[in-house]
Amino acid sequence: MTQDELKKAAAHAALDYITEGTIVGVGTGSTVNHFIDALAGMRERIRGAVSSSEASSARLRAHGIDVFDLNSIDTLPVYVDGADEIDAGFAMIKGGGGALTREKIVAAVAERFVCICDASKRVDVLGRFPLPVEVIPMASSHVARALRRLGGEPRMREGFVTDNGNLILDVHGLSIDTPIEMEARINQIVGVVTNGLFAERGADILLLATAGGVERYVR
Ligand SMILES: O=C[C@H](O)[C@H](O)[C@H](O)COP(=O)(O)O
Repeated sequence: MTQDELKKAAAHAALDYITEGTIVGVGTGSTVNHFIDALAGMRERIRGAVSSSEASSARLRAHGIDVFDLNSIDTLPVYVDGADEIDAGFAMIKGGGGALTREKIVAAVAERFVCICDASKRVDVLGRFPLPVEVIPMASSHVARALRRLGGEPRMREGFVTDNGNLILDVHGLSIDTPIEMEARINQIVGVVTNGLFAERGADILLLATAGGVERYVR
């Protein structure tokens, strides 16, 4: 199976976690695109979605799925999203597509985070994938210096602006043994909006697509 076929298999498995009549939290990325396409098949049976990016909102609307403002809802039973890396404790690196901040906000509201991945995303230690950090533009040099002091090598994502009008520093060379502590330390740097470590609020369910089928893990 190709990596894209594995992503599609994980995405389809996530439909089992959608309750009819509810609003569904939807992430961002190529795996989630498969999920949105699959969700379209049950659009008459859900109320709609809240989305973590302009790209996902556009794809949802193109399928005729209503996209709600997050501020207009009180509860969100499930959030479905991919990851760039996920470890054994269900901590993740996210933000390869630059949507990390809105993803973290929607995930914070959701009761359950269902992570959909192909097996290549499963790692023992987070950090081989460069850690995305969203920064306020005027603070980018200051934040880069602070990230170097933490042992990383930040590189500006050239020509990229987030949906929030900010920049992304991709931090190479971090070996993240203690994800919760690292997430908090980076978020304390003035000028950081948030970073792509989802450790304090990790996934609750992992749907990991392998050549042998989709494996389901519950935290
Ligand atoms: O900003 C992007 C998100 O965090 C994605 O969930 C992550 O990058 C994984 O993307 P993909 O499903 O394309 O591998």
